[in-house]
Amino acid sequence: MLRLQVLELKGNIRVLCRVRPLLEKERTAGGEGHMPVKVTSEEALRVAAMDNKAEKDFEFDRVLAPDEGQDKLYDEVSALITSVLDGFNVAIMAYGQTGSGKTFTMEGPEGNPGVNLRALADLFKLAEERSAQFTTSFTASVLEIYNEQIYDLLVSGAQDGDKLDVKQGPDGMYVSGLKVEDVHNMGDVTSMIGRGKSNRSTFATNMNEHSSRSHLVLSVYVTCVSKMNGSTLRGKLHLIDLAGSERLSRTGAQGDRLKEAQAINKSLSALGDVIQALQQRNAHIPYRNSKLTRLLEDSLGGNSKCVMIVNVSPAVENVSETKCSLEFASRARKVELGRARANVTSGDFTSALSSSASANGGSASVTPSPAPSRPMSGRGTPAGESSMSRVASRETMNSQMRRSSGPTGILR
Ligand SMILES: Nc1ncnc2c1ncn2[C@@H]1O[C@H](COP(=O)(O)OP(=O)(O)OP(=O)(O)O)[C@@H](O)[C@H]1O
Repeated sequence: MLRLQVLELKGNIRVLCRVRPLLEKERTAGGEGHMPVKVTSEEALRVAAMDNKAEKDFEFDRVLAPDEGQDKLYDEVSALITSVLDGFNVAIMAYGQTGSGKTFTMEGPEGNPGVNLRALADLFKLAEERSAQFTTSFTASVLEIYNEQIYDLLVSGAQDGDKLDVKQGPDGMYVSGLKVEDVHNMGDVTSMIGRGKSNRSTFATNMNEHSSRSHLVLSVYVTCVSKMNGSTLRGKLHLIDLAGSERLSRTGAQGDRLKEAQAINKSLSALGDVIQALQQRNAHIPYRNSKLTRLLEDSLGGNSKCVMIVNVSPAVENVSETKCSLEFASRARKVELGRARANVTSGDFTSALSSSASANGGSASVTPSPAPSRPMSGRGTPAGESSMSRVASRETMNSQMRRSSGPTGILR
């Protein structure tokens, strides 16, 4: 019984903020000295007073300054990502206005990969490391949500987005009819992502505009079967590059463009509504209000772990959108998801996870110890916990997240 409790994680939406560098064109317009966004510590940033609005400080689980690279960002999410190998559902989503650095963060330019490729490489490596204990298999899919319709990017040619819908199955939410492919190594992954990109560009007349108006979801499904007792752990990882979060009034859209912008807004505002309902612990969480939130139902609710990376531009002209993004992300940070639980479909739960622990170098222990047992806590008030210990556990969580690089935060 004690062991089971230790293996549970209390989940919050962990929110990271990444401030991108000024672009060349922005530099000539204002220069570094005029940057209204300043990173003030590893967990805080300040947006300068502008347009009659006072300066404002924001705090997140981690704030990444413009000169912090892809490796630093990945360090912050790697422990959660690799916990899919222990049967958890994990979602990592990049939020922010167009041009704030979402695609840079998730996909990354050639030669400087972002979260997506680093995550897959990490998962393959760890699966190999624990191959004596587990048989691990990976499948993946790539989809796009555009105008509230789902497009399978692994299928070439014209598509009827109406055919794909999100359904609830025995293993959680899934998209019926979506192509899911086996992936065995990074070669498979890069070729799959390449096909996805090329299919995406065939139905986009203007790729830049299209990418900022659609949500791109790379999903990885992991099945780990224990060689010891046959227990099966199923984890799911959604890596999401969200559509640009800018407000409609700013886009100046009309006609079809306005309809499109409203559809984008619908899923982002539905995401906001879900976050608000979760934060207020409402009995009803409106997941069904958009394709995006429906798909994320089992990654945003209990039993799951979620990281939101809010990307912001430091440029003067973006300051009001920057504030909106930071306010949205601050609300997300208050959400408690409840305890994350592993998806174990058969066999003995504890021994499956124990063997996973020993596969992580044998140092992990399922003996309860206060800090590692609550790595995701800090904002909730579990019965009997003082505010001092809450602060302590948040700090523990943050430093642990930075240090930890393998599955799983809980078992290290
Ligand atoms: N951390 C970073 N370091 C260096 N350059 C960056 C960083 N983040 C973003 N950029 C650059 O800023 C520009 C905009 O970034 P990006 O295309 O990732 O934005 P986006 O939010 O994905 O926009 P869209 O919604 O249009 O897809 C790109 O030229 C990108 O290379």
